Amino acid sequence: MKTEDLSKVRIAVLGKVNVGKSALTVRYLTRRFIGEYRSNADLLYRQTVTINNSPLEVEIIDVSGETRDSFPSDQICWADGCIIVYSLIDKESFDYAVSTLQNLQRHRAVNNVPVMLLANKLDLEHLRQVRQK
Ligand SMILES: Nc1nc2c(ncn2[C@@H]2O[C@H](COP(=O)(O)OP(=O)(O)OP(=O)(O)O)[C@@H](O)[C@H]2O)c(=O)[nH]1
Repeated sequence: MKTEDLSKVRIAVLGKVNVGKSALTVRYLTRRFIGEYRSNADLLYRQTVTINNSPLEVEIIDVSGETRDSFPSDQICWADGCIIVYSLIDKESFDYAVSTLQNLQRHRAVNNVPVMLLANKLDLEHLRQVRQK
């Protein structure tokens, strides 16, 4: 988190198309799973939560996987933290997540943000393509 602005936290959600970035984001914000979303543009969500009796504004950018043909540097510079999502039924999405993580690590020299790797679609375990070690 940027120390000069403790009342706001900005999170970028990254990952290959169709891994469930929008579903996860909306589920976090509304506690509901909604099946289909527009996916050809980055979407910005904003919500105020209470942490330790203080309000905290959470901004989440859901970075579109569909229109992305280059590394989303602007979104990463903007963010205080990144979540890289892959789908456990899509091996390519895991490879994409690894390459995003590597790009991020290069980027972190100028922007030292915390990063979380998140496996989605756990309910589809029977279709798993990404093996557990
Ligand atoms: N079974 C299952 N389906 C999911 C889950 N999360 C998302 N989906 C489905 O996966 C598809 C893609 O979900 P989105 O949230 O649109 O994926 P996205 O990563 O935002 O896709 P882009 O915006 O196109 O990059 C939709 O049909 C969702 O209903 C999950 O946990 N389990």
